[in-house]
Amino acid sequence: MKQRAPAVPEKNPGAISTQEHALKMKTESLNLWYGQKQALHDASLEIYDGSVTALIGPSGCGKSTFLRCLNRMNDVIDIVKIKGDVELDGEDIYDPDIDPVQLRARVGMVFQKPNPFPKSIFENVAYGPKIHGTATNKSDLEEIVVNSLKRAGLFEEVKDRLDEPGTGLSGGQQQRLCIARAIAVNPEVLLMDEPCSALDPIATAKIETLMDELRENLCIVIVTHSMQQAARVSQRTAFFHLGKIIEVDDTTTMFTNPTDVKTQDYIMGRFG
Ligand SMILES: Nc1ncnc2c1ncn2[C@@H]1O[C@H](COP(=O)(O)OP(=O)(O)OP(=O)(O)O)[C@@H](O)[C@H]1O
Repeated sequence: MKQRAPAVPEKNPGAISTQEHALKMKTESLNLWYGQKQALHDASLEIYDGSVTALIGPSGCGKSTFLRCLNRMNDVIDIVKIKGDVELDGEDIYDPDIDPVQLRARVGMVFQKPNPFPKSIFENVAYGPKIHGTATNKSDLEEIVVNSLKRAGLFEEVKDRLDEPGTGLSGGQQQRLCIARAIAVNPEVLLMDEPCSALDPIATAKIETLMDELRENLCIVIVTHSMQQAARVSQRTAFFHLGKIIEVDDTTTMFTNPTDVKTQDYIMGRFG
C-alpha cells in the first residue's frame, strides 16, 4: 500500500530563523566517489546551530554518505575520493592541518545500531573525556559522566549500576548510553544515523524528546527513513535523490508545500 504524506504533527518544533541562528556547518559542491561510482553530486547544505536538520530520501540516495562527510568518517574507506568544501565554523574540515580525531570530538556521531563498548556504563561515558584529557582528576571525570548521563536522560535508570556492562542495558538504554558517550566530550555538532531504527516506539519517543533538549546546546543532523520522525524532530529538512540534494527548506514547508515534484512524490509515498 502506498504511504500517505505525513501531516506535520502538532509537536513539530517549527521553523528556525536562519538570521538568528548561527551557521555552524556548510557544504558546498560536495562530490564523493566510491571507486568509479559517484555517490554525491554537488551537494550544498547549510546547517544551523540550535536546530535539528533531517536528511531524508529513498534508500541508497547518499544520506549516510553525506552525513559521514561531516566528520570525515569516510576517510577510513580506502576507495573514497572527495571533492568540494565542508566547513565547520568557516574552517575547511578537510584541510591537512585538521586532526580527524579532534574533529570527531567536535562533531560526534551516533549510529543506527547502539554500539556500547564492552566496558562498564561508567567507562563507556568516561572513555572520550579520558582520551581527550578533558577531565583533570577523578572527581572531574565523575562529574562529566554523571552530567552526560543526565543530559542523555539515562542517569536515573542506571545510577545504581554504573559498574555494570553497558551491553547489559536494553536497546533504547544502550542508544542513550551512546548519546551520553558522544556528548561527554562536549561536541558542537551531533550526527545521528537512523538512531531509532532498532528501537521500539517508547524508546524512540525518549530519543526524540532528548534531541529537542540537546539542540539547545548543539546542532543535530539526523538521517531518518521516517518522514513522520523528520516532521516531529527537525526544523530543517533536506531531501536527497540519487546523490543530489533536490530541496532543502524549513520542515513545515517541506512537508506541506514542497517545490520540487520529486520531493512531492517522495513525501506522498509515490516512490522510495
Ligand atoms: N563503503 C561503500 N563502498 C561502495 N559503495 C558504497 C559504500 N557505502 C555506500 N555505498 C553506495 O553509495 C550509495 C549511497 O549509499 P548511502 O548508504 O549513503 O545511502 P543512504 O541514502 O544512506 O541509504 P539507506 O537509506 O539505504 O541507508 C549507494 O549506492 C551505496 O551502495
